[in-house]
Amino acid sequence: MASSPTLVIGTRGSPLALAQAHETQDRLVAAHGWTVEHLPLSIIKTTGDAIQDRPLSEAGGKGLFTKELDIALLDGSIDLAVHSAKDLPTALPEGIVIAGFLPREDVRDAFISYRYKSLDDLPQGAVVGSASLRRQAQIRRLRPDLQVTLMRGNVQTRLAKLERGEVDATLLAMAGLRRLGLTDHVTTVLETDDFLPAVGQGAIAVAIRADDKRVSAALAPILDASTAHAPAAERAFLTILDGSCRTPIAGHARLIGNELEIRGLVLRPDGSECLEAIRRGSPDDAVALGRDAGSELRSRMPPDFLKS
Ligand SMILES: NCc1[nH]cc(CCC(=O)O)c1CC(=O)O
Repeated sequence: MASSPTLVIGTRGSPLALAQAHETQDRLVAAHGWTVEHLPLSIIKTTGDAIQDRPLSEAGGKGLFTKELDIALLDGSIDLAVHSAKDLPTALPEGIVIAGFLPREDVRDAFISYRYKSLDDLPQGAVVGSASLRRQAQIRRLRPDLQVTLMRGNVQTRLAKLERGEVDATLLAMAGLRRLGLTDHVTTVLETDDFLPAVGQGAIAVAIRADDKRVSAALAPILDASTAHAPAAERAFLTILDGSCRTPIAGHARLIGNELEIRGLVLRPDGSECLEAIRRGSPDDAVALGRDAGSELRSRMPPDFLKS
């Protein structure tokens, strides 16, 4: 095995997952001059892909998109797993680590409607579909008069539901739309000051076996050291807040000059209350800044916070 240049890339089979796996493959080809034959994709169906009828928060949470890929990593049938950082649980199984992140895409959410120009423009009672508790709570906070309904499925499925008029509008991540070449559908981009993204949004995380020096050396040239601090701070923030999928949590870190700023929110599910924490400091303290912001929110959250 050690002498073979072949690295098997594990991915889910959704169009977005495949686009992200191909991006990883292309970057490895460019960095090493390898051919794609040495970087085969292994497409793995996860439990999360199979469940379409209920919120994943009820079915068992984020690990549902990673479990089968984790097993394949640990049994050696794949050498790296490509994930949307947003969908990765904060705690990885023993023996698996995040090698790093690819250069981050646009972190913002997009408002998409074929009839209305923006969230503000939606008439009272209009229906907005989203499966994300974070988006649902922020929409309700901004527009308590709208109807927010559960809408699952991959990016294309959601756009099809919008087209059929099942909902008046939806929100999707700019990053996914860009990677799929679907930005023509975007009606307005929501700035992070108004609508905070999910922890890890726009970042692609590459998971490997913790002891696999061969794969970590191969990945080193394609991983983006300059943007790794932000997802690290965000994930530390989420870890403190337990990161259960039932909690509307948003968190975004960015470099401002030489400083890293993390902004985090927790919301009541009905949007009636929103707590915010902000920390700024050295990017080297990314994890501490994220934890600190998370601890502040955890201590400020009333015990009944997540019940309404
Ligand atoms: N939960 C699904 C998911 N996971 C990652 C992305 C988009 C890409 C990203 O945020 O990095 C999406 C779709 C969406 O939220 O619009």
